[in-house]
Amino acid sequence: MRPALESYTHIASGKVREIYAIDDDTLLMVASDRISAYDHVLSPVIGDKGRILTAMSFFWFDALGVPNHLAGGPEDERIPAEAVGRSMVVRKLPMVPVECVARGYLTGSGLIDYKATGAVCGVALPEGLGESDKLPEPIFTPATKAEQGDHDENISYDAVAAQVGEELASALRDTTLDIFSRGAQLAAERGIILADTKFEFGRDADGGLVLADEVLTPDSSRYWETATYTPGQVQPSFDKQIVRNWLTSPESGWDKASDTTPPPLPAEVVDRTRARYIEAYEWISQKSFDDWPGPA
Ligand SMILES: Nc1ncnc(-c2cnn(Cc3cccc(F)c3)c2)c1Cl
Repeated sequence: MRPALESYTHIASGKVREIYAIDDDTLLMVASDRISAYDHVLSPVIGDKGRILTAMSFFWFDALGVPNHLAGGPEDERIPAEAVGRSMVVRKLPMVPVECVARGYLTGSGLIDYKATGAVCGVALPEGLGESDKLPEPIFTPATKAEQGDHDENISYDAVAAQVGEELASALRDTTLDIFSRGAQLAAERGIILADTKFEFGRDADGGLVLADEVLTPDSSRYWETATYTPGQVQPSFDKQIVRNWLTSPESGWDKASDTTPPPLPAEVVDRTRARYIEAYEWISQKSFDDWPGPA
């Protein structure tokens, strides 16, 4: 008999995820079907989004083969029935208070930093780069963990070293770039550009780095379709562009500069977005989402 979710202590909330304490050493990370865009959590939910992105994290933890925080499988008996397939039972770890971002392409806040300083997080780049250009090699561009609702703030490697020490900062950079490069390589072989990603690490008893949180999902990474990649312009988000296009079209009647709550998404936009998430999972994992556990 599976426990009720209410029997666990709620610990933290993200925009689209929750963490509960199972016991002193174990957490339950639950992904919801909520989707956010333009800093708003939208309505309605995207059916199965939590299960699809959880399936992606499980795939990547297995494919990357580095020490990670998983403490059980997708059908672990400690997972409440309502959350099977969209939850991870994980070891509770002391977390490193740094968002470990790797970038293989120049876009978003990285491009803004580059245009202002010629560098991203103090990492100097060649002149003449523009929107969505591929970087000569992936770079480590750490950020502070912002409170929910605020944007993370890009910080330099030296600021990380001042905060956590040179040895750990160096390990964070090397590990982040190694894992990103291996993930980006596998994705590229399967038709997806992982433009950038954000990792979170915990520490094991020996001080070693343990890959934690979600990993290489479209919520923690920019997923672009290789076939449509065109440097010099903003790339369509593999998973969220359908939503973004509708929200910014006259049809929605919404003005993203107004900071008003976006209108509910039409069923057709919801359905196409669900299909894109399943497509991303099946392309990357080469598995069928039909085989992933969870309430029908
Ligand atoms: N294995 C771990 N041990 C200790 N702490 C964490 C941990 C804490 N916070 N976050 C990020 C987060 C915030 C809100 C909702 C989420 F689902 C996730 C991850 C983990 Cl993964």
